[in-house]
Amino acid sequence: MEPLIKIKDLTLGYDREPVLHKVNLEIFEKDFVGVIGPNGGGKTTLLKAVLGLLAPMSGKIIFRKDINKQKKPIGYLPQVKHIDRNFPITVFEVVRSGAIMQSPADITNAEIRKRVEDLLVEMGISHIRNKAIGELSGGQMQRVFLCRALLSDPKVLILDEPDTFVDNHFEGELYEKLKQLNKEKAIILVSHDVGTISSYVKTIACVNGELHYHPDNIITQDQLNSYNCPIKLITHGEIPHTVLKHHHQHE
Ligand SMILES: Nc1ncnc2c1ncn2[C@@H]1O[C@H](COP(=O)(O)OP(=O)(O)OP(=O)(O)O)[C@@H](O)[C@H]1O
Repeated sequence: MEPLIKIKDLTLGYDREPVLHKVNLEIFEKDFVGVIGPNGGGKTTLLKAVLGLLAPMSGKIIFRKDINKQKKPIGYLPQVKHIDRNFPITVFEVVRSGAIMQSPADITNAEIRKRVEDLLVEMGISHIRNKAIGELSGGQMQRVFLCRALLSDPKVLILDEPDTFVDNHFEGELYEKLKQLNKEKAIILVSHDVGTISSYVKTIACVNGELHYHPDNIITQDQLNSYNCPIKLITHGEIPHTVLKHHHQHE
């Protein structure tokens, strides 16, 4: 089976300073990979490279032919804490922007609008369609950005900490939704919520300067120790945070 995405010996960084070294990872159809790691470990950097927003220092990312940037881009839900709430844009416009890459010949404007409307209804946020994003709660923001990520019906859905600033109710709903979506999409999920990750994802990638892949979702202390991937929970501000100590490389 050919992977949807093949990451080969990828080194990434900023201003010629590497932050991630020689990463190897393959993402297959219907994978559900949980990405964990400490603050500044390089999780978002890796996602940026997969999205084509950061050029590799070395190595490469190979996409399967049908992962086409124009027609089926990768769906991406960015970290909402990085979104400027003062930017004057409505819920509808944010979701609509998820189709910005779609070529007009393939799908009409009316079809895109219809899909936006359908997603807003499906996510239960149709009533706030004309609100400015600055007026939304954390849970509403996440719903909006999830609709945006799904607009192009992508083969691969990438979510960067979608459980930040959401209430317990929506968190449960979100993970159930992801479980449904995973029936036809590969999902890459960055989260600090190790407990939740272990009950939903199929495999785990630990990112801390390097990437270590664990081909199952069991992340008990014992298991992590045996993987040489010790992890403990600490509190970092409001958000429980994972810290990984040193790793040993394993393919
Ligand atoms: N635009 C940038 N320019 C320079 N350095 C950056 C830039 N973005 C990130 N970095 C640095 O790269 C390293 C990895 O950051 P990254 O945001 O990928 O980590 P992360 O694992 O996603 O962390 P967090 O859990 O806090 O989101 C950090 O040392 C960070 O300071």
